[in-house]
Amino acid sequence: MTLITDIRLRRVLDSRGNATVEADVLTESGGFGRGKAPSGASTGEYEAIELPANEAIANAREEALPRLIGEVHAGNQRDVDAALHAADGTDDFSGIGANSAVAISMAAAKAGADVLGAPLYQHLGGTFRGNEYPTPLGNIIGGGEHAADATNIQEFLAAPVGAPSVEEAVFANAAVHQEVHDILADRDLPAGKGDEGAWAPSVSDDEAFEIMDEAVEAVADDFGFAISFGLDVAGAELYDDEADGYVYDDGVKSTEEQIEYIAGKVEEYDLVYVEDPLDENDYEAFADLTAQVGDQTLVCGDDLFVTNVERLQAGINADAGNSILIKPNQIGTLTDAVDAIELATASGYESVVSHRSGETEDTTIAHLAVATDAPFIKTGAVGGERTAKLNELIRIEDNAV
Ligand SMILES: C=C(OP(=O)(O)O)C(=O)O
Ligand SMILES: [Mg+2]
Repeated sequence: MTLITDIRLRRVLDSRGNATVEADVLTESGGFGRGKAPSGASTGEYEAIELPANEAIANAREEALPRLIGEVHAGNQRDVDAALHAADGTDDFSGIGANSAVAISMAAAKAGADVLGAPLYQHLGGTFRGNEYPTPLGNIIGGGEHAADATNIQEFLAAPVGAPSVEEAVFANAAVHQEVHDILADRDLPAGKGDEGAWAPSVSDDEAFEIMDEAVEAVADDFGFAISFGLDVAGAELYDDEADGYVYDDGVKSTEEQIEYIAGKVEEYDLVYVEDPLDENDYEAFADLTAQVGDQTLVCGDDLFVTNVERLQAGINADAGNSILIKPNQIGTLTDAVDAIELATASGYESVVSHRSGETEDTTIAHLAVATDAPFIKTGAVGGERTAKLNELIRIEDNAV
């Protein structure tokens, strides 16, 4: 039986050394699941609210646990997540904290899978899910809110679109990461790493484009399959109301100039993926760019959609973007994340399941991506909290979970 008999919550460390929420869910027949909340740095204005870990834990103990323990079956994910919403009582999880909510939601899903003796992706996706594996987007060079004194664009992402397997794709991204290290060393550009393990050199965005291009070509030659690249511009972080435009080190671009700039880079480098190229409030500009380049690249909304079905529906109505980033902690539960994926799929939008810049060893998003047939997963290229998900994908592909 998957009736929840106990939930334990505790404070643990995330990859930035900040406190986050860990949840254990136990069931009547001995099922066990553990989930940990990640945390963003370039958070969207419309995301569900993360509370300080202590506060989130105290509030969830008081409000959520009595509605779950002895009341709800861990195998019924929609019931678990509805109880979390009812306990919270707000529309942005500011009551119990999206960090408590997502940790419990993920822990319950794992406990449900444990009772069934099935891997989590099978429990979430069912036996009739598709047979595709996501292509990992690997963060190779980065700056923005994730590293000081580096590129203005937040993420330059390797995309091994021609890889014959997840395993090959994961190793290709790691090789691109190493290749960029070597190119930087050749150019006498020592670089530390940003929050997600990407190199954070003090170079212009134009130089980062050149280095990425050179690196993916070299590794594609070695591996024998196509590797493209893409971006997370994190446009909302660059946009400044007062400047009335996108503030780069070398000047301010108006919205029209920003659209032209990104469209130009898509053409020049055959980018396969462009996330948040524009501000999170500008559906119209997203629609303009999508009309120009949407047939050749994914124009993905992260801060624009925040994994929220209402914001996604507004985007669909406006033809803004053609894909959505899925971050369970941005909306608070797995049910809400899956609802967003289902709406996206029904509307011809692609889903890209994603980590956060502050992460943990939790591997739920690897299973979610496989369960929902997401074409891409964005979960870094190197670093323990990133390889936790990448190695889990390799195991899933190898039927070893
Ligand atoms: C992963 C990202 O960063 P953060 O978690 O800081 O929002 C992102 O912007 O896509
Ligand atoms: Mg983003």
